[in-house]
Amino acid sequence: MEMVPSTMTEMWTTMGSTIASFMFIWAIIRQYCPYELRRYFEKYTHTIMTYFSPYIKISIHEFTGDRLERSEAYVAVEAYLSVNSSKTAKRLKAEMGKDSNNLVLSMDEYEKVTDEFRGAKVWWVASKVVSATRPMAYYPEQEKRYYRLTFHKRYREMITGAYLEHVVKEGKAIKVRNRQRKLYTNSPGYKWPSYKQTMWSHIVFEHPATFGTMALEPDKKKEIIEDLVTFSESKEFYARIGKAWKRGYLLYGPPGTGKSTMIAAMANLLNYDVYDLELTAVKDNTELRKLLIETTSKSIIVIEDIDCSLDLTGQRKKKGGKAMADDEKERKEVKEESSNSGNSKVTLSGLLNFIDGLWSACGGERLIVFTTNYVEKLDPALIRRGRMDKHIELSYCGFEGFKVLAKNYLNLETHPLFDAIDGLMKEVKITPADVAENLMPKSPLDDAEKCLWSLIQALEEAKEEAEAEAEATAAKKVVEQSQDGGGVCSENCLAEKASE
Ligand SMILES: Nc1ncnc2c1ncn2[C@@H]1O[C@H](COP(=O)(O)OP(=O)(O)OP(=O)(O)O)[C@@H](O)[C@H]1O
Ligand SMILES: [Mg+2]
Repeated sequence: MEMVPSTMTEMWTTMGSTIASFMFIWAIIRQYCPYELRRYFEKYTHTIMTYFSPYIKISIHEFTGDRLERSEAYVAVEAYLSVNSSKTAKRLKAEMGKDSNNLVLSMDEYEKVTDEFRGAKVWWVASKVVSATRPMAYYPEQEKRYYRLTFHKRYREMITGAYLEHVVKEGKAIKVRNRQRKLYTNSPGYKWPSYKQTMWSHIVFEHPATFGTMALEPDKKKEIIEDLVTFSESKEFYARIGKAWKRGYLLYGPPGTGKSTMIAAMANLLNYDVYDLELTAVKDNTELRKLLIETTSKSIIVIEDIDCSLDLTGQRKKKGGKAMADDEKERKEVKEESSNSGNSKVTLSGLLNFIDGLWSACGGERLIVFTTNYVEKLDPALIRRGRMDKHIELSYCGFEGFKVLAKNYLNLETHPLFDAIDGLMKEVKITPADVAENLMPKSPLDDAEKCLWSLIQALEEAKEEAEAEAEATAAKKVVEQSQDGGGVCSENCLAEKASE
């Protein structure tokens, strides 16, 4: 019976001394062994430990191979964890986002957070290795950052499949939400230096317009929003039907009806960048193609006042039957013409290729928007469905539109003067831009009622003008009729007929 405790004691002593010896050897190795030997030892200890551990680890490194760009997977995980870890992690670091004005939070080094997915628990650790070798003595130590994901091996399939897919998808969506959007332009006569990679220059896009602030019939507004959202969520659909993921919008209507405002609202709704393409600044079709290739996904490519941009219809007619003239001939023609004048030599066929030819080859999620005041001037080929899939007419302001503007500008939902405005709006045409201008307080003392009276006055003036114009037109008609009939009418007789 005495044997047991003594055997136990011996066993513990032996184990204790083995561990102590192991620690001692390890300390000596750490102290005196060359780095290579140490790494070798560590590697094998690690292999043995991994063999017995039921956990699987996946590392996602910031830089892979010789690439100078951060790995896409690392960036997505970083974004995913920036949202998920900020709720649970105790040590966070705050950095100024590269593309934003805000501080971006992320897990601090060696911090560990837990995540759950379909009942499985996983652990993320932000870590780094410091490279032992330095290219030069005075170079700072190179740190290689990575995230390590740990999970139980029974979830292997789910974590390596669905979970990682979810992390990357979520992370990319967070990045898109947080990024600062840009407004790109191709400036006229801009000579980009050879070292500069892009033909577009950009500024931060910060237009405040939204569909909420747009004066538009509610049904029309709803239809446009649904169309845009459906487009942005239809990646799989476009892939399935074998169509490039793009959609064309033609916005037409008189000046001041909100075409440009709607483009900003579209960009804000979908979180897209805007490429404002100034066609008159594009040298030729080749340059147009280059510009297109440089646009990124999740963007709106805009050509404003397409009817004024180029004499597209004229150029097409000039070509006549040989509209499909080979490229070489076209380029020759263009060269000759460009030496005669400084104008853009983009042709209609170049623009059509821009819309659907090459376009299909450059990835997805792009909208192309044309605006015009004169839709009837455009060549039907340019705006046929398939190129410009949705034609949206923006017109004069209706009472519903006015109510939106009254809410935006004056914070009014109802007022006794609204009825008078409703009545006048049924009789005269006024653009949302004019309504907005009248509703804008002109001095700090202007109250809502004064602004509404200003609008009523403008509507009444417009009504009088319209009546005077109608009278003048009627009088002109009478003169024409009487001239056609051969009779000569006195001034009094004309006035009588016009009043009839
Ligand atoms: N539908 C609208 N809703 C809200 N504001 C509008 C609307 N239409 C015009 N506005 C106001 O009028 C101003 C001019 O509108 P916008 O530039 O969008 O007109 P446009 O149709 O593009 O005109 P143009 O044909 O001359 O380019 C905008 O700054 C905006 O404040
Ligand atoms: Mg405009």
